[in-house]
Amino acid sequence: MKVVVNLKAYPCNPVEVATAAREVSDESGVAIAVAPQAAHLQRVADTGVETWAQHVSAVEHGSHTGSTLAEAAADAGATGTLLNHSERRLKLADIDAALDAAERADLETCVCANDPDQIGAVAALGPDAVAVEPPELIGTGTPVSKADPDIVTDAVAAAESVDDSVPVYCGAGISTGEDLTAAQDLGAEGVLLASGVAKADDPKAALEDLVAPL
Ligand SMILES: O=C(CO)COP(=O)(O)O
Repeated sequence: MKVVVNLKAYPCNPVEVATAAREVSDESGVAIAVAPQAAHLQRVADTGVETWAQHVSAVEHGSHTGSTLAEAAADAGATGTLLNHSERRLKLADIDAALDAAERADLETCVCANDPDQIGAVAALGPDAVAVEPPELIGTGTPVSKADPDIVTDAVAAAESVDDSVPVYCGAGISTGEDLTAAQDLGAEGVLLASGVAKADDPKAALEDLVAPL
C-alpha cells in the first residue's frame, strides 16, 4: 500500500510531518509520500521523504504568472504530483495537459476523481495512479472504506475496465490502520489522507497507527 499525506493548506509544520513520515516509512517499509504547499516542496524534500506536489499547472515554460510549473516542482525535489484534487478541480483537457507537463518533468502522477465514472474517464488518460475521493466525506473523519465501500470497489472495476495497469487509491476520512486495511481489502492499492495526520497533535503517532497493520 502506498500512503500519500496531503497537507493541503493546513497550519501544520510541514518539516515536522515530513520528518515523521520519512522515519515511519523507513521503520515500516511502507511507501509514504508527503504533498505540501508548493512553497514548502524544497524544505520537505530536504528531509528525505518522498515529496509530491498537490497540483501542477497545464503549462510549459513561458508567460504563465502564478502557475505551478511541473519543472519547478521537480527542481524543488518533488517526484510526484496529485492532479484534479476535489479542492483543485480541472477540466478533462487540462488534466490531460497537466499529465503531459508532469511527464516532461518526470513526475509520478495520481489523478483524483469524485466517483467511479470519473475514475474511468481519468484512467483513460494514462496516469500512474488514480484516486477516488467522495467530496462529502473529505475532512469528516468518516472513512470512505467503511462509509461507502461500494465507491471503492466500483472505482477499482471502472479503472480495470479501461486500463488494468492503473492502480486505484482511495481517500476521505482515512485516519487509522483499520481504515487503511479496509481500503486494501476493497482493492485499493494506496490511500490519500490529510486531516488525520496534518491536524494530529502527534503526526508521527498518527502515521505509526496508520501503517501498523501492514
Ligand atoms: O482530500 C483528502 C486527501 O487528498 C482527504 O482528506 P481527509 O483525510 O482530511 O478526509
